This record gives sequence, structure tokens and C-alpha cells, in this order.
Amino acid sequence: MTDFFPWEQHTIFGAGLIGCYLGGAISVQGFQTTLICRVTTKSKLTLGFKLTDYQDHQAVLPKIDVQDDKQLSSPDSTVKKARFLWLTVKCIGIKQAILDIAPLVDIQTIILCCQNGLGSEAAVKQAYPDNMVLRVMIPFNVVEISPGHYHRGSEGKLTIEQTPQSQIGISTLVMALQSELLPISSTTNMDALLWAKLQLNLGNSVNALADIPVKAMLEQRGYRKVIALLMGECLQVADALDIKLPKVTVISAHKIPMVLRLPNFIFTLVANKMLEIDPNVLSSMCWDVSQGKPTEIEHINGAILKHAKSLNIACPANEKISDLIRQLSDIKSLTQEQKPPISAEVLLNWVSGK
Ligand SMILES: NC(=O)C1=CN([C@@H]2O[C@H](COP(=O)(O)OP(=O)(O)OC[C@H]3O[C@@H](n4cnc5c(N)ncnc54)[C@H](OP(=O)(O)O)[C@@H]3O)[C@@H](O)[C@H]2O)C=CC1
Ligand SMILES: CC(C)(CO)C(=O)C(=O)O
Repeated sequence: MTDFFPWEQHTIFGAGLIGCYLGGAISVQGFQTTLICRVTTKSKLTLGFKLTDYQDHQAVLPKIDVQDDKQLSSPDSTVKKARFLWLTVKCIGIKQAILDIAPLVDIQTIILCCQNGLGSEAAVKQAYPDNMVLRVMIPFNVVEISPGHYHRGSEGKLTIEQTPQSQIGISTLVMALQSELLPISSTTNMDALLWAKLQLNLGNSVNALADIPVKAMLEQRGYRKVIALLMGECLQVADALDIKLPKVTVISAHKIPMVLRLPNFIFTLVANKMLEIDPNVLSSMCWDVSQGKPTEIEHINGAILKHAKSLNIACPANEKISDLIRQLSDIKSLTQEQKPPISAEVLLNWVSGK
């Protein structure tokens, strides 16, 4: 059993949307917090920043300890070892992050992997076999409304994995970090919870191709039908693996595709909670595509395809949408019709193979 206490050093590695929101929410509670960011974002963050959420909670952080990746790797770095190392880079940044976090890690460091999708923690565990490595599920969306203003635009509790070794410490951590800006809980069944989140993240690729806010996307039945196709395949794979998906929205996992297929006027009535999202929310993949960055498609839709292959289950919709997202990395080679924004009708025809 490991004893650890919430007031020990929290370090957030990868100060982007989730990292800044999480780090800000921890720091504002009075816990020692350091953000590790890129050189290019340091000046913005050292001026302090602001957190808000969709329920009008807010906090202003006049000062927070920010170090950039160059300071971290410098031989005379004075950066403290982390007790809680929150890894908030994208899945595709994990390989490099594993090397770069070395100066922050000692035997006591607990590494908390906050990635969407499946499997990012495996490489971290392999690189740090003597450390406690726990997974974290982040259900809510964060956007940067203006430089240094991070906004949580949707509901849900950040959930930390509990293992037999971590139980007491994680329960104490959860109680201590709990706040209006950061609702938080823990689970002993992270595998199933991450599959349930994976199901929801199937909307990310559609959102990136639609190139409109999530709320506006969900208001169009054609996009919803595409998401329903992707989710149907995901559920088939999860069922074959005998994973029982916990309910992470008001609608249970197996009913979501059916609800998504409903005509607009019934959908608006049945799924009004689902539409309670800020109108400015964009999925993380939509940000990546609009900024020309690589996406997490291989860890989201790709994770389903990997399992499907080993189970011999066909997932044509996920295959098709993964191809469309991959093609965006060579945007110059695409026709106008293949570039976002892609209309709901066109996308539905492509994905359903019509
Ligand atoms: N955004 C959201 O609303 C949600 C995101 N998630 C998940 O959370 C994870 C983080 O997402 P998000 O916050 O959006 O990602 P961001 O890209 O906004 O943040 C990651 C940050 O880490 C930086 N970074 C990456 N590698 C390094 C490194 N080696 N050294 C220093 N800095 C580094 C990135 O810089 P650079 O860009 O220059 O590489 C970037 O600033 C993802 O897995 C995502 O799917 C989950 C739920 C919601
Ligand atoms: C919050 C959610 C589900 C969609 O916005 C997400 O995980 C993301 O943007 O990556």
C-alpha cells in the first residue's frame, strides 16, 4: 500500500487545453502546482489565466509556476520531482513525453495518464515499471475562448483509476481536489469506463470533418446517423469482448445509436440533456485538424479496428472515416468535396458506402 497526500507536488506535463484547465483548477485549491508547457506558450501562461465553466463558475489565477520544456531539459534545471504527474499531452505526444518527463520522475511519482482513446498508458508503464501509473478519464470539453481563458463547456466528472494499491490515497485525492470547477471521482473499472468514453469520442472524427461546433453537428440528423453507425460497430466489438459499458450520459450506451437516429424534432425532446453543451464546444480532433496537427484517430477509431480485426468483426464505417481523417494530413491532394466542412449528406453517403 502506498501512502500519498494531495498536498504533495502536482505537475502537469503538457499545458494545453486539458492541462491548463486541470492545472488551474488544482492550483486554485491551494495545492503546489507546476505546469510544463512549450516555450511558445510560456509567456501567455506566466501572465496568469482564467477558468470558467458552463455553469458560470470561475476562477482567476494571477500566478502559477510555469516551466517550459527547454528549462526542464537543461542540465541546471531546478524543477521539482512530481508526486502527481498529470500527463496531458495527446496520445501522439506520449512517445516523446515519456523521454521528456524523466527529470520529473522519482520512485514516488504517480503518473496519471489523461488521454482519450485506448492504450496510451501501456508505453508509460513499460518505461516506468517501478512507478504507479493510473489512467484518468476526462468526460468534459475544454476550449480556449481567448488567450489564457480556459472554459469547460460540458458536464461530467474527471475519473481516476483505483487499484488495490492506490485505493486510500486516490479516495483522499478525489475528496481534496473536488471543486465546482473540477468535479472528480474514481473507479475500479477503468477498462469499461474508457470504452464508454471511446464510444462518445466517435463523434470527434465526424466533428472534425463537419468542421462545426458539436452542438450544431448534433442538431443535424445526417451527422448523427454517421455517429450512430460508428457507435454500432464499437458496441459490437465491446460486446464480443464482454465489456459492459457503464452509463456516462443520461442515455445508456446501447441506446445512444438508436436515439441519434431519431428525426430532429423527437431527438431534441428525447436528448435535450445531450444538447446541453455550450454552442462553442469543438471536439479536440476538430482543433487538431483545423490547426493542421496530427490527430488521435489511431487511438480512437483505430483502437476499435484493432480489436475488431482480432475478433474478425467488420467495421466498415470506422474504416472509412479513419481513411478520411488520415487523408487530411495531405490536404493539398484532396478535392474541394473531400475537405472539411463536409456536409452531413455527403459524409453519410461516403461512410455508409452509398
Ligand atoms: N480538449 C478537450 O476538450 C478534451 C481532450 N481530451 C483528451 O485529453 C488529451 C489532451 O488533449 P488537449 O488538452 O486537447 O491537447 P492539447 O494539444 O491542447 O494539449 C497538449 C499540450 O501538450 C504540449 N506538449 C506535447 N508534447 C509535449 C512535450 N514533449 N513537452 C512539452 N509540451 C508538450 C502540446 O504542445 P504542441 O501542440 O506544441 O505539441 C500542447 O500544448 C488528449 O488525449 C485528448 O483527446 C479529453 C477530453 C476532452
Ligand atoms: C469532450 C469530448 C467528448 C468531445 O468534445 C472529447 O473527449 C473531446 O473533445 O476529445
